[in-house]
Amino acid sequence: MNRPLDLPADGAHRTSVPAAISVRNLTHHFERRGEEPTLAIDDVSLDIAEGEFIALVGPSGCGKTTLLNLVAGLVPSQSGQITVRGLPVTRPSRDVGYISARDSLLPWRTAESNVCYGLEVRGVAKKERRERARAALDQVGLAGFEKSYRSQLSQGMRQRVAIARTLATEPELLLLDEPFSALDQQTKLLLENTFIDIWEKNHRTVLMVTHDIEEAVAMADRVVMLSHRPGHVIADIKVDLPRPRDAAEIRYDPNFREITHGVWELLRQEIAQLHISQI
Ligand SMILES: Nc1ncnc2c1ncn2[C@@H]1O[C@H](COP(=O)(O)OP(=O)(O)OP(=O)(O)O)[C@@H](O)[C@H]1O
Repeated sequence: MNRPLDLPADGAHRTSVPAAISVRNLTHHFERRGEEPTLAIDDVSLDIAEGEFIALVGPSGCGKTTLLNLVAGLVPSQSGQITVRGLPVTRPSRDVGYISARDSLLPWRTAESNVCYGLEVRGVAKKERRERARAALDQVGLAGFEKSYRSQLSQGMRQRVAIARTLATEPELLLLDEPFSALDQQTKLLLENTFIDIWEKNHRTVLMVTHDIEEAVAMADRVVMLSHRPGHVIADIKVDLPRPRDAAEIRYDPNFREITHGVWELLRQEIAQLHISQI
């Protein structure tokens, strides 16, 4: 089978467009009291162009979330460089939105008020806050639920509110940590589609961690795979599928199946190597 690996595996995606996110020779370890430090990622380099949608995959524990948190500025970097739009990352930035698997909505606030929260923090005037919150809720298909509290919303609706809350702040960059993993299959597909629709309209730069290979291929422009821990980039796979995409329909495309199969094969080999190295 022709593997769709037409980009360099060192992660340095060569392009003339300036990188929205640039990671160079990033290495990170966690100190553990009384034990050897854990080397989580090792010499990772990765360029993400403005407006690109990248899915980051790899075996469990390979350092995907660590890499995301380093790019978000939530974890200080120890070795190597990370720049966002040419500026070194030293702390979390308001231009960067972060969505995780857990919705983290404030239960005493309505959906609208939750979406307004990020705008309040940014000092946006009340009238504009309300307008932007309503527009964002409308975008994620929640018009009519503005006054609902978290307890009155399904898991999928809560995650929609969380996405709206981030979108309302209009971040230049979106970092997603398994954003749909806590949802049932049907809700997941619907929400993937909502997100693809929004992304195809605004083309924000996206870096999304996922365990779901089909989700990665259905949504992203490139799938970047990390090795088992310590994670380094072992493949950078271009997803040459047409847009606009429908997360459900695209799964019937023969090219989707070929790319997904290629990614699975690589992941399978990587996991097999991990088991051999542990024997
Ligand atoms: N705060 C921490 N302290 C110590 N070790 C940590 C810490 N955070 C992560 N690690 C270790 O770093 C490695 C990478 O963890 P990370 O959560 O980034 O992996 P992951 O690829 O996102 O995992 P998964 O796919 O299972 O969510 C793991 O071995 C983990 O135990």
